[in-house]
Amino acid sequence: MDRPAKCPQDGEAGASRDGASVKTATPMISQYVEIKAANPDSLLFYRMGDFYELFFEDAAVAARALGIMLTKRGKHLGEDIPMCGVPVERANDYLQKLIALGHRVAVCEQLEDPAEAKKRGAKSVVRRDVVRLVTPGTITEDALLDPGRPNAFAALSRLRAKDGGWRWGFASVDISTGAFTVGERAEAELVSALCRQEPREIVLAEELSREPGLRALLQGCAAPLSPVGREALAGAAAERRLMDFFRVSTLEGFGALSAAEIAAAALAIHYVERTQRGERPALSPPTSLRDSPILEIDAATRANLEIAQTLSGSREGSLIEAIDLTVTPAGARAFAERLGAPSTEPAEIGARLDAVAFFLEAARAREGLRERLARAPDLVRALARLSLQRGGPRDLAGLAAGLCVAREIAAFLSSADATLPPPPHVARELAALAAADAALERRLKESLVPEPPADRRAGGFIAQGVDAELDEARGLRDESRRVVAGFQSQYAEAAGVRQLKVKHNNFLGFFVEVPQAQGERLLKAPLDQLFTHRQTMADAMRFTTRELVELDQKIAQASDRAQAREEALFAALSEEVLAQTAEIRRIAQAFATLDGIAALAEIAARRDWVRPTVDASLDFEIEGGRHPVVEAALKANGKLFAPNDCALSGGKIAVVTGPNMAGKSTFLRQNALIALLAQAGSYVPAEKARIGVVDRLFSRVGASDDLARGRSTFMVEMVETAAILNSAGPRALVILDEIGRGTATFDGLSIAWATIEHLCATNRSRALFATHFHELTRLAKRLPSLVNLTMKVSERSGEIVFLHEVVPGAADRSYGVHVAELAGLPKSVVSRAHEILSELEAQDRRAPIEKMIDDLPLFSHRPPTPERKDPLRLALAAIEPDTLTPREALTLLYELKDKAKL
Ligand SMILES: Nc1ncnc2c1ncn2[C@@H]1O[C@H](COP(=O)(O)OP(=O)(O)OP(=O)(O)O)[C@@H](O)[C@H]1O
Repeated sequence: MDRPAKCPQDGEAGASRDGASVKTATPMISQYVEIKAANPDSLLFYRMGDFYELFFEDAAVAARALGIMLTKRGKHLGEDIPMCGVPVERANDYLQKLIALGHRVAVCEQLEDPAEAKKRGAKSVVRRDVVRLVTPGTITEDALLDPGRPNAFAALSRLRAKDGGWRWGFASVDISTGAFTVGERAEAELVSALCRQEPREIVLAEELSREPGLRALLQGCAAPLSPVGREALAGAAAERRLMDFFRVSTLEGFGALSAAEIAAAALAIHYVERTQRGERPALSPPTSLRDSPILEIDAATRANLEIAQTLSGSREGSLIEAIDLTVTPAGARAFAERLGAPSTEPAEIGARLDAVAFFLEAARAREGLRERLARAPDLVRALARLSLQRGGPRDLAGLAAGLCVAREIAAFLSSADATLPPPPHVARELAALAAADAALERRLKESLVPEPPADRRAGGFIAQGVDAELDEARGLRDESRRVVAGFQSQYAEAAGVRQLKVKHNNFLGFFVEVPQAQGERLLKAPLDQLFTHRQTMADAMRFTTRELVELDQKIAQASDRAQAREEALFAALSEEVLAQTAEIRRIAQAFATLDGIAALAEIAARRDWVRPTVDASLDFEIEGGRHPVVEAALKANGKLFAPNDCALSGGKIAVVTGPNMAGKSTFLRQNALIALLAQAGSYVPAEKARIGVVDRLFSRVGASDDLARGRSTFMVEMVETAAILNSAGPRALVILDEIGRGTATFDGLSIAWATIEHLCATNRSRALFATHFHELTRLAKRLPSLVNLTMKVSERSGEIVFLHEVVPGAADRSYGVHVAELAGLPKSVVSRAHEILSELEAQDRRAPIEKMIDDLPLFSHRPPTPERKDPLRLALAAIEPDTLTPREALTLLYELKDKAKL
């Protein structure tokens, strides 16, 4: 790496970059060690001039992670000090790499000019301190953020509930957008609620972080844990911390927050303060997620349905990647959030669908809206940077552009397609846009040059004519520069040296440079009166003059004044913007919501999706359903997707059999995705869809399909199946794909069998169950809610064609050997497999398992008997209705209701 030569500083005289040894613990190293000790869990970026340096173990870690050279610098306690460094102007690139690898970085800056430190003595150290911790969940720089994804951290709290169990509070804070939500869950639901937020980091108490059970649970979120000490968690101080941060005297304005939610929110604020060191980001007040009932989708289901990423971890091939047609990063974030949190309220779902229907019909309005939105910058992220003093002139210009687009969209949509009044979900967003402050927009536009720089230190971003003081300082600076340029010809003539040039560098300021040969003349009288010799180079000599020095000072002063003035004007404009944080955030939210709705209308139009009916029934009737991702992939290869129906109304369980590769998994998942899309308020890939609202969605895949996640064990499969059997109810939709195949045939078959019985008798959920255990199809004869479906196969003269068509009935063969042949297994292996298969089939004909199924007693499975007698049941059993008077009956009813509350 190229490093400019640098004067020693910081009382480190004698220390050199090539590692010459210094005396034990220089003041600088002592300072380093002290700061590092206060930030033991972060890599310390220690500012030295134009570099951030890393020392000791940090240097080794960073050099390895970043692929940069590890050098050494002097000695500490007799040992070489390992060192590496990154240039300040490229620090973001390196930070990005380190954060992506899960590191945390403490950025330690020089808090004074080295000249100041020198005044205290030659050996004194420049004052330094950590100004910020950069962690995966707290970044704000555009360069470090993924524009289309949220970047939040979660904070967890655990409180003892009245019933003796634990209640978990969680808060999710995205500093880059200001979003702040809180929630409370029982332990069983914690991980699914947390994962929904896609946290980049999970903050929790140290002692919790050491609990192996919790660690294992949280692994589902795939985010690093950031433990914090006790001091962050003081109970009574929690409310105070929140009130102080939001500068309010009561939390009532935030709605009813539970103790667990307050504790988690306060921990989140503690972490914000700890990482941002004194800067106060513009966070919105915490909103509780309890108020909006959402379709529960646990972590395994989320992963399985490949909603935000595929099982192998890539975004490509996921549902969101395939259908997200938003045109702004904030819209993409809102879109993902919406798909991550489908509603369970038919009225809300209907209202969301009305909004999509509006933009589907009003094609011109949709097009115009999307065109304008594409010009809107990411307002919340600009706002967040400004609130943390990390913003630049380009953020201000972006805000002006955003306000302008807001008013444009409001005006455009009220004129376009005027025949259709916008439905409430659209109208309320338009009202927010119409309220954009035109005066602020004008002031920002008038104050800034047309294309201002991103970094305010670059200067020159305030337009001419805005501020008289700034104009004057700039005039003086520019005039002086012109005067200096004029000196060149004057000095060339006086010295009689045609090649004389006036140049500038940071060391000499303005100086005169002449070729070495002519330089000698300037050293002698009378020219030495005018020119003062400063430097002799290999082929040139450098001189200054009194006039140049004076002008240099004047220019420097004028530049400083101009810069200070510009900074002040920037601060004033930022303040004006930040005073409207809530309003601007509302506009940003309206952009994102409208972008999301228009994108759903766009995909419905492009892919021919239909409006689903979602009601309070227990129906599930899909006609001509398609898998949105598989269909798109097939289409890209010029192939057609075969649509399929699915009817599960009233708690039906469909057992789907069929050959490998025939489309069973696709069929199962497409129905889960259709339910998810419908409840998110989207049109769906089907010809017709009627869904009784689903409250929990479960999707599990047999163990061996799960290898990509590194969780290959049968145990995982069983743990996940247990979670379904223990918690799914009649409103749930359950997708089980080859459960039981991760073990020996008989064990697997028995487990699959018992699972189906339990689903029928106890859970009564609507369910799809794909299996290779064809024997299970016999259960349909005995369980009325079971239906058999199979994948149609056409077999002509040995040629097998999968039609991907789901039809009633059971498969009689797996065609596994056939698929193996297609996959290129050696011919000898394939023919041997055929031989073995024939033999096994012959044996099975002699002692068929199916027969055993017919022979086993129906429902040897019983719903679990409660261990403790249920008081409500006992009370009910004790009632003799015929002996009761109407009044007694009423009293009894009240008593029963009271009991039910326990
Ligand atoms: N309805 C469909 N129309 C067209 N092609 C389809 C359809 N369903 C599935 N396919 C194609 O068949 C391939 C295999 O589908 P899928 O993985 O669902 O099969 P499967 O029966 O679950 O196989 P296995 O039992 O081996 O897991 C898909 O990748 C897709 O290309």
